[in-house]
Amino acid sequence: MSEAKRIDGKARAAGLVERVKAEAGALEAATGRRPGLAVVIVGEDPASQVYVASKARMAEECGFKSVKHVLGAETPEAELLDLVERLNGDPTIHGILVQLPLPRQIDANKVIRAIAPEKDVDGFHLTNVGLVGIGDVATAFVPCTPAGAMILIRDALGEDLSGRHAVVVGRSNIVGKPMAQLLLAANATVTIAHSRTADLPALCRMADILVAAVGRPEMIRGDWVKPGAVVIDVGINRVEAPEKGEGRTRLVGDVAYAEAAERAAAITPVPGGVGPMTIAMLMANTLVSACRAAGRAAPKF
Ligand SMILES: NC(=O)C1=CN([C@@H]2O[C@H](COP(=O)(O)OP(=O)(O)OC[C@H]3O[C@@H](n4cnc5c(N)ncnc54)[C@H](OP(=O)(O)O)[C@@H]3O)[C@@H](O)[C@H]2O)C=CC1
Ligand SMILES: Nc1nc(=O)c2c([nH]1)NC[C@@H]1CN(c3ccc(C(=O)N[C@@H](CCC(=O)O)C(=O)O)cc3)C=[N+]21
Repeated sequence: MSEAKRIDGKARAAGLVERVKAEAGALEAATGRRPGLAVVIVGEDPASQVYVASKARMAEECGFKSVKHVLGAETPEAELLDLVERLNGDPTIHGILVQLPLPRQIDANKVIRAIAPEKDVDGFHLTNVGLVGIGDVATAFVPCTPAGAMILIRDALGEDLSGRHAVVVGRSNIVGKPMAQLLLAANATVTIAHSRTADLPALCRMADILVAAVGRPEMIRGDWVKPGAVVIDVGINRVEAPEKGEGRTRLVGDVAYAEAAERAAAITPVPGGVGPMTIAMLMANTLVSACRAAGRAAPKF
């Protein structure tokens, strides 16, 4: 088997962002309104700071209004709920993202439920989860990571996944579960695996589409991959990189890339795969929200 095609998520995301930018320009020209995205971060987790900064940067690049709220790590839940309420009522804000995880004193479910569903561009509110659950992915805000992964899968295999077996490793509410729903909506036959699954390597070897969303560096080895499979690596793991020098780190996925690439037909790298697609989909969702608020037809991504 020859080396897999490397799926360039970074380039695909850049193309999406160009479209969002053009559509945002058209919306502003027609209505005088700009899409607005509010990103809220509680505490100083350095990894979260990096993501939040790149989300804010991308929003500006798209011509959006971009506001960032940084709250102290000790912020009481009620204060965060107040902020969400204010953002819900602010007509210049169309998307609200509260960065997860949140500190212990704050109930994340309660915060997510407080976000107006029509501004929930993360797709985490029960209303959007429910819409995805019943297969109404056109009305829902679909969570950005699975939505971005799905675009890469469609590029590789087409719109209709009939007859294909997809294995999703991971069952979180933000990645694994919605990923499985989207694959099902596209007619794939879907298996969801998790930490209690028996003989995970054998199960993975049955996958025509293998999605890894585990959070364990390079756990999925080359010989877990069915020859010719499409492999989507959602994992983002920072590991030590002594080869780069003392104290240096690098990012790796949940899949051992080099090994897996010897068997897969196509595979996403980390970095440069699903990560940039996530941010692009956040921009797309925010644009869609702004179009709906202005009573205009929203583009499809
Ligand atoms: N690229 C992107 O844009 C994004 C990347 N990520 C990355 O994706 C990964 C997953 O994120 P997230 O879903 O939030 O993580 P969670 O920790 O919420 O979920 C991890 C899932 O993996 C399962 N799991 C853990 N260990 C094993 C194992 N040994 N074998 C099989 N399954 C296992 C868990 O099973 P169980 O339920 O049984 O505990 C759980 O369902 C992380 O690396 C994260 O950084 C996340 C969001 C966005
Ligand atoms: N409410 C909420 N919504 C989220 O969508 C959300 C969240 N909380 N909490 C954390 C996770 C993680 N996440 C990533 C987004 C982009 C990259 C990304 O762009 N990664 C680059 C590399 C970035 C780097 O170099 O550090 C890449 O893979 O190429 C990664 C991870 C969104 N998340």
